[in-house]
Amino acid sequence: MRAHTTDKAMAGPRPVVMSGPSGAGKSTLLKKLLKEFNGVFGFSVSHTTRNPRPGEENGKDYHFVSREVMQTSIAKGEFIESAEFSGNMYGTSKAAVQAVQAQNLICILDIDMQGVKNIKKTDLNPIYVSVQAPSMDILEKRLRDRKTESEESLQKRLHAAKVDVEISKEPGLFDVVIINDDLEAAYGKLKDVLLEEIQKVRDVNKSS
Ligand SMILES: Nc1nc2c(ncn2[C@@H]2O[C@H](COP(=O)(O)OP(=O)(O)O)[C@@H](O)[C@H]2O)c(=O)[nH]1
Ligand SMILES: Nc1ncnc2c1ncn2[C@@H]1O[C@H](COP(=O)(O)OP(=O)(O)O)[C@@H](O)[C@H]1O
Repeated sequence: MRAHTTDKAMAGPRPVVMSGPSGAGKSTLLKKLLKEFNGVFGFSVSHTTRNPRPGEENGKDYHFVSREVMQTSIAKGEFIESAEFSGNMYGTSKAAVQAVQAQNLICILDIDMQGVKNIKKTDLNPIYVSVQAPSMDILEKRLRDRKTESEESLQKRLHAAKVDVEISKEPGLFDVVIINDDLEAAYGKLKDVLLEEIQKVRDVNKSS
């Protein structure tokens, strides 16, 4: 929907953008990464107007806010990007990214395709990773088995997924496309892609 400018103050290691259809396995993969590389990665906590799911924590998984609050913050220029997805607003605040970068951590952003396109217009310069399910049927099964969505929300997500799969094929849009079939294999591939950045952060932290 919109691209907002970022502050030059946002320095530090290269961030990582994880994108891909709802249900492809982004959260699962990034949670593994945050756990294994504690002190290397930090999660950019987005804002959303959707309701929290059981187990989700305000301020950890998302900042859960009303549409009014979110629109006001966007109007004040507090967001790097924001988008409408499946009937709700989502967005990355400047503060969310700065909080991670201030700790010299690799900032991970879990954002949709509109977010990817809008981040490309900023000076954030992340590594772009697309996570895809092996097929639409498997994606649908994983989303249903997750039991977080109503039928209506599920259909909206599957429709968005079809669009996502097509756009992801655009050459140069992503640095890597990971097919999340076997979870450990997909996680191994993700680590390979990020190895260089991980090493850089470890070297800096060792010498400081
Ligand atoms: N553009 C943008 N997309 C976001 C942001 N936060 C989350 N999303 C995306 O919004 C979509 C829906 O997220 P969510 O409701 O948590 O469902 P899930 O991805 O199925 O777990 C996913 O594609 C996320 O990547 C954000 O700050 N900006
Ligand atoms: N490789 C995999 N094989 C089987 N199930 C998976 C795999 N990766 C993720 N899942 C499951 O699929 C569902 C969707 O994964 P999730 O990480 O929530 O996706 P996303 O964050 O992209 O929406 C979850 O229930 C998760 O446990």
